[in-house]
Amino acid sequence: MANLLDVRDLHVSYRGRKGDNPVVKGISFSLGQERLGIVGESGSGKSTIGRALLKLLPTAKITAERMQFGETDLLTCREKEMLQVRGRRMSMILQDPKFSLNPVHRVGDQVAEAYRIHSGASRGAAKQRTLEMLEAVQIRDPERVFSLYPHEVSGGMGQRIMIAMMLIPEPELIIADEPTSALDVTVRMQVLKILNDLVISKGIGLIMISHDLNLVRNFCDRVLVMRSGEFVEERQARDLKNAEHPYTRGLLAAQPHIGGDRRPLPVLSRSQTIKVATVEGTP
Ligand SMILES: Nc1ncnc2c1ncn2[C@@H]1O[C@H](COP(=O)(O)OP(=O)(O)OP(=O)(O)O)[C@@H](O)[C@H]1O
Repeated sequence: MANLLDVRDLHVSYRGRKGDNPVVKGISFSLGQERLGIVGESGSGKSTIGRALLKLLPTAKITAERMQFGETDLLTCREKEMLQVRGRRMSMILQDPKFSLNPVHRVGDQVAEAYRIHSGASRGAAKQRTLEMLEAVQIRDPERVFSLYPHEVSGGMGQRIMIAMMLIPEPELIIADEPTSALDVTVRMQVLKILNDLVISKGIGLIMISHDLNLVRNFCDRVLVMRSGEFVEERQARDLKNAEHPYTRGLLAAQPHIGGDRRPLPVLSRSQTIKVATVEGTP
């Protein structure tokens, strides 16, 4: 499988008043045209990896032995070249569209503008392409939705509009950071299907960042388990049940099972030992 992304020994630290705070501590991974899941507890550094790849961390210190994206060396490339990479070749879909859509512009104009900037297309051509993209993300009445403002669309529709905006320049790599956690189950399935179709039909690479182990193991080909800034385990998703690291095993044990015994769910402590919580499993 062709390597789209190759990251070696990536370190990221945020600068604070008391010195640097390391949050990503020497991680390495590569990605081809596949679905890679990065899973781990809140604060383990998952989103920081995505932002570091896009060089969207102005206050952080980023070092690595290698950060190669296709022909582009992300470590040395200048901001002018990064503008070409961001949005056009590498897109990031965030959890909440409210933070990404500008409230004072119609949603269709925002998607069309994203296309125009990267392609240089005329306004008419950009509108046409936007309508096609809105339809591709399963928006039934694209003409009507084109003219809506962000506050007039539901969360699920907003997320699909965001996805259309990120996909319209046909990126080679998509980083989806908790793309479905704010969505109800039906819309979540639709969004996952759209992303899945893209990997299969367009051959893109997808990094799915999540703390939902069940989602990641069912959706992705390969899973990296992250804890306190480090990868503690890498597995094919179908092989996750054979995980060896105590933290991964703890995560697996903490998943509720529908139809399983009513039993207290284990919770993970910081010291990686598994304690028993008072929460009951799903009957
Ligand atoms: N801009 C920032 N300045 C300083 N510290 C930050 C900044 N952004 C994140 N951090 C810290 O870096 C650590 C990793 O954050 P990050 O958002 O990457 O974690 P995460 O695994 O994605 O968590 P979540 O699942 O909650 O989004 C956290 O301790 C967080 O507080």
